[in-house]
Parts: sequence; structure tokens; C-alpha cells
Amino acid sequence: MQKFRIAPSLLSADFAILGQEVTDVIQAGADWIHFDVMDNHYVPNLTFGPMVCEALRPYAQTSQGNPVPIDVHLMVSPVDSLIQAFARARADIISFHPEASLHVDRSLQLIRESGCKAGLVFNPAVPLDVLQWVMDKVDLVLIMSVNPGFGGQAFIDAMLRKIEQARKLIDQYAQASGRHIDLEVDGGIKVENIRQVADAGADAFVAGSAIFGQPDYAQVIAAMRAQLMI
Ligand SMILES: O=C(CO)[C@H](O)[C@H](O)COP(=O)(O)O
Repeated sequence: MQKFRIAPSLLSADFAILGQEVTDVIQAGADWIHFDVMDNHYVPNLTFGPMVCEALRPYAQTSQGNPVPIDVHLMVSPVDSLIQAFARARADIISFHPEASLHVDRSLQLIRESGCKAGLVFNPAVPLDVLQWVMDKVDLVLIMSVNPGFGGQAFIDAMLRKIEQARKLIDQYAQASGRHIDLEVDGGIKVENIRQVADAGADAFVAGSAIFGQPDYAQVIAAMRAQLMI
């Protein structure tokens, strides 16, 4: 059976108790912790950096002590100067936007050399063209289904077609290379639309306000999984 991952975005968590929020959401069934890094330059908002990632690392584990991946989404420009710092902070996946890096291939290489998985993120109006040239250095493709910078926005429906396009490219590449690339979608994902996003081809789902905006995280994550099982 296909493996789906639910990645709650800490952007919508209570920043005053972030460690507890990470513990709670993992106990509620989260597969990955999505860590949104905003610099008030590439996006008009400011969040947290590698020091906070490092501080949260001990919390990102299951009750059996198994590590839960920290999925870092860099909404920063430039990109390269932060890669080593996040690798040292024990991020597992580091993703960036191609237009935020002067040398996309080099940034991907730096991420992988640092021991992390490398992701490329595509804003709603950014085409997937660049992907074909760097596929062999990409471990994750992240499709933004809102404009980056803020949680709680509505899913942009046109992104369903883009997710389908990305799925096609990834499957063609997987057939030729045997390599798996995750396809993650971020923005406006809720219990009501997660099935549609999965049908378009996504296998990892970032959800911020839909999870942290409810008192019972486990109930929301279970409802999302139930949709994915249909
Ligand atoms: O990257 C982001 C915004 O830039 C967030 O991860 C994303 O918007 C998730 O929030 P929500 O599920 O509330 O839409």
C-alpha cells in the first residue's frame, strides 16, 4: 500500500511551547515535523532558524525513541549560507525555492553533501521546468498550494493540475532510475481536500492551521488518514 506522510507545520503551533507542541503532534500521529523558515526578505514574514531547530531536535521522536524527520522549508534568500547550520542542527530534509538560489544545482549538492535530503519547492506561479535538469539531486518536490509566507490561506485549486504534472515527471524518472522522490504539497490542506490532493499524486501533506487550529490533534490526523485510506 502507498505510504502517505502527514507533516504538521509548526508555523501554526503555539511558539511559546514549541517543544511540547512537537511532542503532542507526534503522539497524535504526525510522520514528519514541517519547519517553516522565513526571513522577511524572500517572504514578508519572520519565523525561526537553526538554533530553534536544534532545540527542538530532542522532542522530534516517538515515545519509543525513534527519530521523527524534521522537514525544513527554507523561505529565505540567499540559501547556501544556511545549509550547514541546519545540517548541524540535525534537520533531515532541507528544501528551498529555485528562484531563491543563484545556483540551484550547487545548493542541492551542498544539502546532500551535508548529509540531508534535498528538496525543491515550487510557488504557485513557478513552472516545474528546472526539475528536469536536477532530478538526480532531488529527494523531495514540494508544491506550494498557497503563496508562501502565512498559514491559514485557501488551497489554490489550479495546483491540482501542477501536482499531476509533478507526479508524471517523478514517475517517469523513477521508472528510468529506480530512485524514489517524495511529492509533498503545502498550503490550505484540510480533512475535506486531502483525498483530492492525494488523487492528484501527492504522498506527503503539510498542514498547519487544520491541525494546530483544533484542540484534538489526534482526531484531525486520524480523520486525514481515514480520507487517505478511502
Ligand atoms: O509554508 C507555509 C506558508 O508559507 C505553511 O507551511 C503552510 O501555509 C501551512 O499552513 P496551512 O496549512 O495553515 O495553510
